This record gives sequence, C-alpha cells and structure tokens, in this order.
Amino acid sequence: AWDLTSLHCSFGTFCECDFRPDFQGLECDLAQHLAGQHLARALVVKALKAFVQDPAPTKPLVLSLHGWTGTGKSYVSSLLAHYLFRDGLRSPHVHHFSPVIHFPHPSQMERYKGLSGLIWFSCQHYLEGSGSRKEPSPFREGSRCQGRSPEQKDLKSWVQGNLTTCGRSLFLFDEMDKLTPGLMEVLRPFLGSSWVVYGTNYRKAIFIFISNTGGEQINQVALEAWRSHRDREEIRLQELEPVISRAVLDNPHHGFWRSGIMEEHLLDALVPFLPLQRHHVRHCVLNELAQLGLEPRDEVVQAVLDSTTFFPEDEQLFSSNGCKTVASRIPFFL
Ligand SMILES: Nc1ncnc2c1ncn2[C@@H]1O[C@H](COP(=O)(O)OP(=O)(O)OP(=O)(O)O)[C@@H](O)[C@H]1O
Repeated sequence: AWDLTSLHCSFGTFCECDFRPDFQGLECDLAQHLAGQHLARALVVKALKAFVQDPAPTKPLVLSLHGWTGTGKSYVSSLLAHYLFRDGLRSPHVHHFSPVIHFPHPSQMERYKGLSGLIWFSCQHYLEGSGSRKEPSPFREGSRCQGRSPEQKDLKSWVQGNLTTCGRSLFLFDEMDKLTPGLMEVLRPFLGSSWVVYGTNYRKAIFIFISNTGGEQINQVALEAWRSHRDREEIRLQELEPVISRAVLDNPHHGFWRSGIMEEHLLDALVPFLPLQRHHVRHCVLNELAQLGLEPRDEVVQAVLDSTTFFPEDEQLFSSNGCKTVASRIPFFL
C-alpha cells in the first residue's frame, strides 16, 4: 500500500516525518528524573538544541554515550526518542541495533556490512530478544518495529533506506563494545558531511552509540574527585573526554576500533555517565515508586538500598550496577 507520508518524505529535504521535538518536556523530565548526571544532561540538551534549531546542519548529530552499567545511558536515549518523535520509541523512524541480536555471528561480518549477500533484520527476533531486558527498560515499550515489516537488508542499505524514507531518523546502536570490529566502517560515510543520498537530507539524522567503554576510567576520575573532597558537579567534561577517547581507541572490542570514526572526529560529543552514589539510587527508587503509583515509603527505599552493593570495597561509594536492578527488586520489599 502507498504510504503517502513516506512518499512525500522521500522527495522533500524539508520533511520532518513524525519529528516533533519538545525540548521543554525533555529538559523537565531530565531535571526531575535523571539522577547524578550533570554532564550528560547538559551536553545532550545543548547538542540536540543546537542541531535541531539549525535549519541546514552540515553533518548528522553523532553522540557517543559512555559509562558504567545502569547509570542511565539507555534511559536518556529512550527519553530522547520520546521527546523528539511523536510516537517516541514506536516511531518508524527510531531504529535500534543491538549486536547480540542483529549481528550475532562474527564470521558473517562481511554480510552484515553489506559487502556480500543479505541478512535478515527481523523485528520479531528483536522483540523476542528484548524479553531478557529488565523492566522498565526503555526498550520494552512495545514494538518499535510496528508499521515496518521485517527487512532483508545489510547495515549499509538498511541505514540508507531508512534515511531515504525519513532524513530525520534516529539510530541507536547499543552495546558498541560487543561489536566485531569492522562493521562500523560502513557507517563512517553517513556520519560526516560528504555523503550524498539522492533526494534526502541525511544530515538531519541523529546517531547515538552506547557502550560501557571508558566506564572504569570515568569511575576513577569520580573516585579521585570524591577523595579530594571536590564536588561531583565540579567534574568537567575536559577531564573525562581524553580518558574516554583513549579507552575507545585502545579497545579492540569497541565498534569504533580502527573504523576511522574517532580519528576523523565524526563524533560531535562523547557523553560521560558518572557512577551512581547511594543518594542517586534513592532517587531511582523514588522515581520507580512514583511510576508504579505508590507512595514513597521509607522502609521500601531503605530495603532497596540495603540490598544494593557498592564499590570500592573501602569507601563503598558507587552502586555496582547503578540503578539497573532497582525496578526488579522493589516488588520484593512492597
Ligand atoms: N541516572 C539515572 N537516573 C535515573 N534513573 C536511572 C539512572 N540510571 C539508570 N536509571 C534507571 O535504571 C534503568 C536501567 O538503566 P539504563 O538501562 O539506562 O542503564 P545503562 O547505563 O544503559 O546500562 P548498561 O550499560 O548496562 O546498558 C533505567 O531504565 C532507569 O529506570
């Protein structure tokens, strides 16, 4: 059947598809619910605003999110999708890739890259795979494949096809540190300013890459700041950027390894997520209780905190898995 919106989009560089940015809502939600991430919050909002308000960006927006597990990387990505697209994560223009689901076999890398043959990108497979994620994982909000039939495509033509349908597409690449090296090379041309896709303003796309790479180094900077009695909010991006870059460049399991993406400065921002402390975990518990429509009960908050493990051993400062398991542990204490 003809999809008139897609048809219209494919001819119009002005096309915004279901892109309906609501920055006020985003900023409000982040301020209220995102715990302990002053750098990520400021950086993401600033980069997005500048990008979206530019009527003719010279390149797509490319953000790389880094940090320890459970610190809010996927959570922030899901909020971005929610406040940028009318249908949020269900929008047909929001695309999520996870290596273990979409690129599981290193031996088939050439096929994934699109250099030979075709592979199945199965939405159904994605949805079944998402079952392992813990509620309220942002990626479980129903089918983001809705309205799209499973495609038989390689990564390059998949991205290109989606950009042709809608220049204002959002691509989320999860677990970048579990990718077999080489695959991301095919994305490199899309991230700069020279790629030409006929009839499409691909420069309006947003790419978000997520990984734990650099997490240990970020934690170390946060720990040293704490030991020297510096406020966490005094930690600056300039301290973290070089250590994250180094960690990525040194990690052969990271998708950017030898891809040229870092070397050619195609990333617009490295976004650090700091390790979460006890009061941040408390914040997460309160968020979760509110979401469940429950009163903030002290004994529940305390029980969740008591069941959280912290590191390093001496200081017991940072939550071992951030807020990742907060939602799944709350029911035990109700
Ligand atoms: N900084 C935070 N503020 C508020 N809630 C948070 C924060 N970090 C995590 N959470 C909560 O914990 C859940 C899991 O976090 P999330 O999936 O975003 O972690 P992650 O950093 O992507 O972890 P991983 O690296 O393991 O994928 C979120 O859905 C959210 O409910």
